Amino acid sequence: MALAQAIIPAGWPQSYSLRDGDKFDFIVVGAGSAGAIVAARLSEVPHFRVLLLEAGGDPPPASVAPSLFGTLGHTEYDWDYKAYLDKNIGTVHPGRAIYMTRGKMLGGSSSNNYEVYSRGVPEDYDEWGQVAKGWDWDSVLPYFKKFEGMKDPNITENPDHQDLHSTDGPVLVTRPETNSYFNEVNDIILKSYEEMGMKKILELNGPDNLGVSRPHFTFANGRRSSTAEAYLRGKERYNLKIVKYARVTRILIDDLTSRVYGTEVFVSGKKINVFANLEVIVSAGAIDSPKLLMLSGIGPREVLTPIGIKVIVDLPVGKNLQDHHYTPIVFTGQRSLHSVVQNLLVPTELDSYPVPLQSGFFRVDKGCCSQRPQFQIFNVRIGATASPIILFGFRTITNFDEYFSYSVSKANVDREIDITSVINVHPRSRGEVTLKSSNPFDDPVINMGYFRDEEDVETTFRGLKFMLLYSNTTYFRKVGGKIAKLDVRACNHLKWGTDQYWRCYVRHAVGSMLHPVGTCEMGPYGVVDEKLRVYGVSGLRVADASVMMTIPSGNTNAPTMMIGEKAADLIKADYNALYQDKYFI
Ligand SMILES: Cc1cc2nc3c(=O)[nH]c(=O)nc-3n(C[C@H](O)[C@H](O)[C@H](O)COP(=O)(O)OP(=O)(O)OC[C@H]3O[C@@H](n4cnc5c(N)ncnc54)[C@H](O)[C@@H]3O)c2cc1C
Repeated sequence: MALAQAIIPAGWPQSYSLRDGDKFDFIVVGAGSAGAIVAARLSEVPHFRVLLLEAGGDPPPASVAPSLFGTLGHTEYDWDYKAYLDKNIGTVHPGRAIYMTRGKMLGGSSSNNYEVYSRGVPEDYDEWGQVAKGWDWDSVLPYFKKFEGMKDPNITENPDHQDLHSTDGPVLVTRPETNSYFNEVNDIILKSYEEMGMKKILELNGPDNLGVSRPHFTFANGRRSSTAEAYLRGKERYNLKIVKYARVTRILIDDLTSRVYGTEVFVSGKKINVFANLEVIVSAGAIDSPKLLMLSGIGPREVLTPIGIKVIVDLPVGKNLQDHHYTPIVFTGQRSLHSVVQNLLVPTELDSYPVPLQSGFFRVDKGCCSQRPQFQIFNVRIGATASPIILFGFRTITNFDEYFSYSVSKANVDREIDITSVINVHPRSRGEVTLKSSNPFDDPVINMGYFRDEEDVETTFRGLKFMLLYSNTTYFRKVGGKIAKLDVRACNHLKWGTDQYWRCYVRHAVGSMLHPVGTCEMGPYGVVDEKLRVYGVSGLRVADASVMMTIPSGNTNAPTMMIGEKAADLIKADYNALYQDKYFI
């Protein structure tokens, strides 16, 4: 009943009926994690007329309900991209292709992501601040706090934590109490991690950067707190016009002055032009923002010229693609009817999280000076007999091949399993997004570039070796647990369990956390400056995950929302100065 109440579809903003030649002050492209925030915040200034163009429509009930995100892949709410891995990498994926799901609806990927709330650590942003003034931790923390509505009293009433958080931002963050079986599982697993030397910490966004915990989530009261929910639903403003099913295909740039003056957009299949008096802000995400810039003549000459796009500014658009890739390990636990209960309890958690989830950060290099995590882990416990769901999930959500997927599901036929993802959070390798053609309706070409730098194999291997120690913990030995032998065809010629085997495994059994960033990099050698203005043209900014120089230690939704908040302030500051000066006189 609570769930039914929560997913009532009402309240999404009306779509504005846009006409060819319409004029606004600002046009924001993409209503995702960053774009919805940029548009909503700009419209707080009563004399700004803001247009928000979004290629998708309203989030469906499966997005609003916190637990049904697994059903959104390959639907109309997903851009459903394929991303490719290099030769001899990730061969557990047929065609070396992984599914690069991206949200296509109001809220973008904040409407279909897995809702884990993790901001990364201060050192991540201090690194940014060395390249781009104003992006160090002390400067960005107020923007993290601006969007955050922390509802967990364990955090808000704790003097060591409360200063790092805010209770009154629009994005609601909770860590709901789960059923007693889930609680028991969480305790067992976190205790086992402690035995391995990891510290149990109160939260992933607190003063301690290293340790394990149950994560917080961006949902509350049975509803996902996407940016569509937090900034757009029920918050209509006369000066903010939102157009759904509006796909922007080109940024309009004056040939003589290099000034951006609007966008070309397809609405209901019809191509029109709309104009921006002040600026266009591109917030189409780390895949579609570089695509749109390149289609408009902003990008690497070697990509644009061969496909007949005239180069307006030669910039490294689409390069510097970074992602968190994970290596899954499966531990088989006890064989008991008791663990089947967990699967039966899933329906009682539909307004919360569907599985017990534990997460944490750790280092294997114990240097004197850095507390910056080298690895993040996520672990989910699946009760016995969920094999068909596992088989389906591995095949359809991630595109693991039938051998690998079947070996995971086989491990779960009569035993509970822990699926642990080991993530090297600061990969050195870089991939790229390029274009297949000048046709805006063609998918971009996405090469993830995992393990192009050999050191990433070695680092990931060391993190994996550490996590294998889970199999030596008291609980695990007690239940007769084992590391599952998964079927990675490319490594079957090696002796299972040797270092050589695990290095091979790291290369081939890799998946994406779906955290692409960095393709319109901020910084002097990148695409945008520290105010997110695109070099070489005027009137154009990029504000989304693509501007990150380096990927933060944690998940990328919170950092992207921070970018949205800060971008809006940077823009307001520029035009308020003009307003006081001469522009609006
Ligand atoms: C399945 C999944 C699970 C994830 N899990 C987590 C998690 O648990 N925690 C976490 O922190 N992060 C997670 N992430 C990552 C996180 O959600 C993203 O990093 C973040 O949402 C990116 O925000 P963005 O604003 O850059 O792009 P998006 O939120 O993707 O927004 C881009 C928007 O632009 C629109 N758009 C694109 N092209 C056009 C165009 N030409 N015209 C008009 N509109 C356009 C899109 O439809 C979309 O609405 C996950 C991502 C996915 C996909």
